[in-house]
Amino acid sequence: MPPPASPSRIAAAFSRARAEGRSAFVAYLCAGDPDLETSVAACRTVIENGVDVLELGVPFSDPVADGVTNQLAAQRALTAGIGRAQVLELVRRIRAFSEVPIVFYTYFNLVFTGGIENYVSEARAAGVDGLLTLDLPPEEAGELCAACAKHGMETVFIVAPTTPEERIRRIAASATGFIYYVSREGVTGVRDSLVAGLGEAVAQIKAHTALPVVVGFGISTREHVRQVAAIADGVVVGSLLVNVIAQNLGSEEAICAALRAQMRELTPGLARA
Ligand SMILES: O=P(O)(O)OC[C@@H](O)[C@@H](O)c1c[nH]c2ccccc12
Repeated sequence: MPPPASPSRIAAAFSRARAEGRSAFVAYLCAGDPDLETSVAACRTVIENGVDVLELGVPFSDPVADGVTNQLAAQRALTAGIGRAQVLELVRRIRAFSEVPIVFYTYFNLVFTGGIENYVSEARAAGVDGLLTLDLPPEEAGELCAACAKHGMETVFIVAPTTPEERIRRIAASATGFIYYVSREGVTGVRDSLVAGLGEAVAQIKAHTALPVVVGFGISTREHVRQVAAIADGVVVGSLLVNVIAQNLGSEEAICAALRAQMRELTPGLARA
C-alpha cells in the first residue's frame, strides 16, 4: 500500500494561511536577478518575512506577458548569465533552508526546448512545486499537464478579466495547485488603484473550482493587500518587490533591508477582519 501522498507544499501553505484567518502572501521575483548570490539573499529575505508561496520568474528574452519592471529584471538576470542550470541551482539553494512552495513562471519555449518531461522532472527534482507556463493555454497543455501529473508538479493557470465563463470552466478543469486571477488587462506593473469588481470575478472562478484563487497585478500598498485579502485566498505582489532590487543594485544589504521593510509594510494587510 503506497504511503498517502503528502499534501503538496502549495496546498499546505494555503491551508495554513486559512487556519490563521488570513490570505496567503504570494511573492514574485525574477530568478537570478540581479545575480545568483543576491537572488538567493533576496528570496531568503522575503521568505523569512512572510512569503507563503514564492513565484520565481525564469528569465526569458521575450517576456511578452511582463511589464517593464519584470522585463528589466529578466534582462539583468540574463546579463548575469542566469540560464536553466543557474535557476535550478537557485531552487536547490532555497531548499537548503526553506520548504516554501516554489512555482516557476516560465514561457513555453524554455519548457519545450530540451524536452517537456526533462524540464518537469529536473525542476521537480530541484524542489519546484508548480509550473505556470505563461503562454500556454490549457487547450495546448495536454503533454505538459501529463508530464506534471506524472512527476507530482502542480500546473497553475491564469484567468483574466476577459476570460469567458466556458474557458474559466476549462481552465479550472486543467489547473492544480491554485488558479491565478490577473486583476486587470495588460501586463504586470505597479498601479495606484485596484480595479472594481474583483469580488465578483473571484466568486465566478470559485463557482468552478475548489482550488485556491490568488489575485495579482498592480498590488502595491497595504490597503491594496487588505482589499484583495478580503476576497481571495492569496495576494500576489511582484513589481513592487522587483523594483526594490532595481533601486538598490550593487548592494545586497540595501536590497534585503528594503525588501524586509516592504514585507513588513504589506503583510499586516493579509489578516481577514
Ligand atoms: O508585478 P505585479 O503587478 O505586482 O503583478 C504580479 C506579477 O508580476 C507576477 O505574478 C508575474 C510575473 N510575470 C507574470 C506574467 C503574467 C502574469 C503574472 C506575472
